[in-house]
Amino acid sequence: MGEFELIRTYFAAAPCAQGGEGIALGIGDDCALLALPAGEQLAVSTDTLVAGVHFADPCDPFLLGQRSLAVAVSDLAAMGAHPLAFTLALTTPSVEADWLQRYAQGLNAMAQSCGVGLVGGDTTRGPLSLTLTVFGRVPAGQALTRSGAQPGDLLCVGGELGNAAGALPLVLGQRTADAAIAEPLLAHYWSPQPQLALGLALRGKATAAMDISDGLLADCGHIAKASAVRLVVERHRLPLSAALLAFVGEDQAHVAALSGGDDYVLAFTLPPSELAPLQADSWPVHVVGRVEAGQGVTLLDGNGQDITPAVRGYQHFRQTP
Ligand SMILES: Nc1ncnc2c1ncn2[C@@H]1O[C@H](COP(=O)(O)OP(=O)(O)OP(=O)(O)O)[C@@H](O)[C@H]1O
Ligand SMILES: Cc1ncc(C[n+]2csc(CCOP(=O)(O)O)c2C)c(N)n1
Ligand SMILES: [Mg+2]
Repeated sequence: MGEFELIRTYFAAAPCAQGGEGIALGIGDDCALLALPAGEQLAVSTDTLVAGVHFADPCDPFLLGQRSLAVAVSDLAAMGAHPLAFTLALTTPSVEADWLQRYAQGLNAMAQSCGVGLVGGDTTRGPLSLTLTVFGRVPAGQALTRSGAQPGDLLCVGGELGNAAGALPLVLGQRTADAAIAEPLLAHYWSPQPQLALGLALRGKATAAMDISDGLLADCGHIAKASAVRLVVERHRLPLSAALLAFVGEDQAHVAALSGGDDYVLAFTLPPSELAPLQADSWPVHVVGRVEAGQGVTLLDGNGQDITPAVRGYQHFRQTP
């Protein structure tokens, strides 16, 4: 099977490639065309996933299809954008019909659940990697950026932290666990759920937001820098799952939640008056700290002692001392 038959069979024919809101022209021409309502801005983000770096290889291609789109769409959630479309650049060493079929099915499942259409991409031969670019729309001036956090705001997250990082030894086949522990952890690694509805609910309320991909401390550092404030994280407030605690114990659960990454949960800052209404409407909002004047990120233990670690999160090309 050649390049064009592959594209036609597995991607152009997929249910998620049959158009949708805002898609004026999809797969098949030199560009796709997206239509935006008047007064809306286009939100654009791209993510590359490399075999052995971002996901275990070999792995279940259906799960990879889900995960590759979820991590990309998570950036739209973080901006409070409404999802529209995505492109897929696939580099693969060979054409394996079954692999491609199941990858496309996983991609399609996540596309349907997020409401995005596949509008184009690129297909090349080489070591397995996937680059997904996502497009969303947001009313002009209403996107949630990293730069508006104010001293006095609460620092919040949209769900449990550390589950995906805790799953890594299971993913890599280094450890095993009972299904009651393994299943919820693996679900967070393979099928993160972009917090799109929460992102929309935070528009006009959160002063800054982002999604946690590298780890809470590292990613809070980006908000702190962009907003020129200090973020204080209180370790005893971290939302940790029973499965994570049972699998790795409290100390390692803290490490996973603070600097493991792969959470794809929103982190955001909120004026205190906005908290109760959001919680009353059952939005998953967990206060994990606060915003102060100053700079950087500080981690406090339950006694208020500064226990900020040197390593804050995942970084490609990190220099080892
Ligand atoms: N090679 C590049 N050229 C131009 N801009 C880049 C490049 N790499 C990253 N960026 C930009 O730098 C900023 C930070 O990138 P980063 O990848 O950390 O953000 P992110 O997408 O939220 O994180 P993650 O990739 O972990 O989801 C983003 O605005 C991103 O678009
Ligand atoms: C097999 C395997 N080993 C390690 C990890 C951990 N990991 C890799 S990249 C990354 C940060 C996000 O990437 P980026 O910043 O490029 O978006 C994290 C937490 C993984 N997911 N799979
Ligand atoms: Mg992000």
